[in-house]
Amino acid sequence: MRITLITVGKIKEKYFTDAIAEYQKRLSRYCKLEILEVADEKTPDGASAAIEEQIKEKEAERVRKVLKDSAYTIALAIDGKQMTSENFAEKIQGLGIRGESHICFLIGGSLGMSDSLLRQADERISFSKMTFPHQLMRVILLEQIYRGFRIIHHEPYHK
Ligand SMILES: C[S@@+](CC[C@H](N)C(=O)[O-])C[C@H]1O[C@@H](n2cnc3c(N)ncnc32)[C@H](O)[C@@H]1O
Repeated sequence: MRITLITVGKIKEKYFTDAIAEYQKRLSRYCKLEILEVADEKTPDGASAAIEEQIKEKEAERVRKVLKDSAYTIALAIDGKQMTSENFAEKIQGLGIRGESHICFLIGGSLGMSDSLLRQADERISFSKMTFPHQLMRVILLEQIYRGFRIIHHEPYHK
């Protein structure tokens, strides 16, 4: 299974970089993981909703440039579908069984993702109704993918 994360914006804090490196190492047993970062746009102070939409669309274009058509695309969105970790593991396993060998997760930047990119994704999943910063979201997603593979392989992992 190949898993790609496409994320808008860089990781700035070392404690996030360390956590990401740890999950990349742990996941190397289970999948071929790649993380592609695209640049975010600076949002001017007091930007209107229309300007913010333009910024999100610009960032979406950068995501599309690296997004492979053949990948099954899952956008992370607050208003997406919520699920348990067991459901998430079943989703990853189910996609593999039906021949989707490449799953691509999208994480938006500080303004979120453009509507057009959200519509383009095969599905949207939510990790709660709360808003997480994109850097932390990357760590949470990697932890849940790792947890998912532990569940799929019936391996113990702290509850
Ligand atoms: C700072 S958030 C963007 C907040 C923006 N106001 C919005 O509504 O999307 C950055 C990115 O993190 C991801 N994200 C943050 N919280 C999330 C959650 N609870 N569930 C799923 N994804 C989330 C989304 O991909 C989002 O585009």
